[in-house]
Parts: sequence; structure tokens; C-alpha cells
Amino acid sequence: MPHSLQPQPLTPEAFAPFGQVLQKDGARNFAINDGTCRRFHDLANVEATGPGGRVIVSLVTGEPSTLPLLVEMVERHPFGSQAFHPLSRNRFLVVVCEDEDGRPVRPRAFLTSPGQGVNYDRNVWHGVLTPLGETSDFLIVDRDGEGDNLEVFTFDEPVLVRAPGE
Ligand SMILES: NC(=O)N[C@@H](O)C(=O)O
Ligand code: NI
Repeated sequence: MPHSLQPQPLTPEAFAPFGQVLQKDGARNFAINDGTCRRFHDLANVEATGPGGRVIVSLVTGEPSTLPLLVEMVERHPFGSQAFHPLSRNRFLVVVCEDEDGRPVRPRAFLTSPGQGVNYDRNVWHGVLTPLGETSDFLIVDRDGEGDNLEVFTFDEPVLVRAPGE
């Protein structure tokens, strides 16, 4: 029987084993620029390890998926973290797994609230960026450098992520 998941609301507490939620709510914040701006500070545990490892910032335009969705694979980045922050109010699907002896287990699915982003901790199994609703732009903060920073795992049976309420 394939895994069937109902996506849960994304919260910092629920996501903590996998990384951090990028959001202003609950974040340490302080005024800057003579009070004309408010900085929501130090939201993510950014890592760029290994030979020549460096943090890079990119933009991506993602085509939307619809739920229910069959997730056939997850991936992880052994040398660095990876953050995705939406540049719109469109929501996206977050799928993560725990690791057991190098294999992803116990998949979890989360639905972001508008404006939420995520930072996957280094070497955390995750589904690829999965925008929902419409074509969406995201900022990416992750790692470049030498070595293969991508490990892919294809499930024997796809994981079904159901639509909310289904
Ligand atoms: N490769 C890339 O920029 N994105 C993937 O790693 C992903 O997690 O979507
Ligand atoms: Ni990735």
C-alpha cells in the first residue's frame, strides 16, 4: 500500500527536525536604518561545506503542480543547506523524510502559508521545489563548490500527497 499523506500546516516546531521556517512571525527583529526598516534577523542555519564550498543566492521560476500529487523521489545535499523563499503569496508543497541508514523514511508533507519559506538543513531528504497554484518565483540560498552536492532517492512506490481535506 503506497504511502498516502495529508499535508499539514507548516510550523517551525513541526519542521524543526528538518530545518527552519522562514517567516517574520516569532522571529527576532529590530529596527534598522533610523527606524525606517525592521530586520527579522538570522532566520536560517545556512551551511556551505566541503572543498570550495560557498553560499550562493539564486532566483528560480517554478511551474505549479496540483494536489493530489505522486512524489516519486526525494533528494538531499550533503555539502550544504538549501533555502527557498517565495517572492509572491503563492503557497508551495514541502515534503521531507527522516533518514535511516542512508534511506529516506517516514515522509512528511507540509503546506506553506502565504509568505512562508523553508531552509532545509544540510543533508536533509526533501522533495524538489513544488509550487502550487501558479507559476511562482523564489529566492534560493544554497551551496556551490566542488564535489557532488546532490543525492537522489527514487521510492519503490511513489508517495501520494492528498489535497487538503481529501
Ligand atoms: N537544484 C535546485 O536548485 N533545486 C533542488 O535542489 C530542489 O530542492 O528543488
Ligand atoms: Ni534540493
